[in-house]
Amino acid sequence: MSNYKTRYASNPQSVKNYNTEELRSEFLIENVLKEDNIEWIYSHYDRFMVAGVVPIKSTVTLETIDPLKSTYFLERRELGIINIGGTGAVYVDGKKNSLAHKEALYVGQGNKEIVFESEDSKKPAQFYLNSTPAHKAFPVKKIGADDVEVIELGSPETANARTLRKYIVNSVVDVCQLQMGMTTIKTGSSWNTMPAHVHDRRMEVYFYFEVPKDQAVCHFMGQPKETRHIWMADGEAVISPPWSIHSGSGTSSYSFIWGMAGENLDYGDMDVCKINELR
Ligand SMILES: O=C(O)C(=O)C[C@H](O)C(=O)CO
Ligand SMILES: [Zn+2]
Repeated sequence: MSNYKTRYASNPQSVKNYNTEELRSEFLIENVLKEDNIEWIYSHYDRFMVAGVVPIKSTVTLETIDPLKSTYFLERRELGIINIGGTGAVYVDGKKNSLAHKEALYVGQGNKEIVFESEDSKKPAQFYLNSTPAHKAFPVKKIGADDVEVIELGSPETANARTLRKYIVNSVVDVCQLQMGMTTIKTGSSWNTMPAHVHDRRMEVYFYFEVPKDQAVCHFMGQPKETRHIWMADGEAVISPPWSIHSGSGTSSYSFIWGMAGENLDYGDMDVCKINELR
């Protein structure tokens, strides 16, 4: 059986009093990508699950974990996978789905055996995984470069020029509630998700990657008038409660994968904060 760690939901009034260590232990997920092993973070925010697997020595099979009380992982769940490493494959009940760098796969409820494989162990695949509860079985779908919806956002003048790629959203693939995409900051810009927003209807998880080893991203969270920050390194993720902004500024350019779940499937459902009113 795969390992897991639980993260409970927090009240914003309590979070105001958290010190640096408490903020990090509640919201930061270090070393997301694990070699030959899946170690889930099971969040009580919308029962959202986060993991990353790098198959090197062997293939890795997705197993259920105790809190799901299911006979197999996807009995009542859906799964989104984005490969940020070398070419790999995901076998869904024996059917091979090849995933090149930055290709994604949606796997719906009811699929029993999921196996992850790298094509070349010297350039292994790096599969980032998000999973949410599901109520309906939608078909498996691969999302390649031509399927992704791309939007250019921000500008160099406001240091927030970035490319946002929507992979697993309801205009691209049928889903119950999971949404996933990738945002890349352009060279010279630093800010993601600025102007910041909240969406009390949905929680979100950001997974930062392509952060140079000696650089960092300062991730901003908290209620708009009570913000906090968490310094983050390459390969780390952060849980964003529904009541929190989720924005970041890097000391270099970087990318991140966003994943969301909750009340609706409208990507644009955001309550935007006025920049000069943030505190
Ligand atoms: O840079 C951005 O802006 C984002 O990536 C925003 C996220 O997609 C998001 O927060 C969606 O709610
Ligand atoms: Zn958001």
